[in-house]
Amino acid sequence: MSNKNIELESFLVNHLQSSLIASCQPLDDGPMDKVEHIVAMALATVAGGAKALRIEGIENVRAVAKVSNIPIVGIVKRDLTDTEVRITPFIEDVIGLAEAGATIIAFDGTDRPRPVDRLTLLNTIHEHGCIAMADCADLAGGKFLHDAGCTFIGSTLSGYLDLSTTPNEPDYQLVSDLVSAGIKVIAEGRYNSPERAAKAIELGALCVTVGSAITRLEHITGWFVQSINNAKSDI
Ligand SMILES: CC(=O)N[C@H](C=O)[C@@H](O)[C@H](O)[C@H](O)COP(=O)(O)O
Repeated sequence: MSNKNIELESFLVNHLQSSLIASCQPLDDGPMDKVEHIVAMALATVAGGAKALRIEGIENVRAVAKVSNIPIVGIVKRDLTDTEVRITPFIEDVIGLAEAGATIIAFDGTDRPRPVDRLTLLNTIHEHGCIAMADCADLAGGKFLHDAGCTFIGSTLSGYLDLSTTPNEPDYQLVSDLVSAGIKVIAEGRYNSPERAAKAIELGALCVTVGSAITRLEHITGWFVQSINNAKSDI
């Protein structure tokens, strides 16, 4: 990493200590999936105290970066036919995100078959003046990328490699194991309540990313509807 990157890294580690990152990713093709709504959600979550934003898509990153100086964790999601890797799979995704104003670039940190290997993506992120976050699913992936110089390791993909077995709770054990390995952890994935987010911090996570519980109206509404229906069937 260049000296400038090292300075940025130390700013971010300090800035994100015990903080909330708001992920503003509406459901694909839903009524909220418009640049102007994403910008509005971003500004609203910053007003509520979020210290960084997780934004998907180059145009969305550009639009949010235009209206706010808050650090952006940029990703590109792609549904490819020849790999299960979805998050920032290509070098041009990294370059596009960096040019659009992302400060941190997150990429899939699993060892699944992929078009571009993890270390090439990591180096490209650094070469473009950004800080890296690896979205991991297990301790081995997190350790591998931490040892390779990736600043932040997220628990993002735990529970999502096989969608038929995604648990309801976050993977607290993974957060704990990564913390014990001396890694700067961004807890992410199913932190659907303030209590869950607090638990991640108590376990030693640097910060917590929350998406659905803040910015996906369809999910939040569905949770209430489910709970009401359960109450009705209990009577
Ligand atoms: C697995 C995957 O692709 N996760 C994505 C990563 O960007 C998003 O769909 C999640 O919303 C985000 O990780 C935040 O998690 P939650 O919405 O549970 O707070």
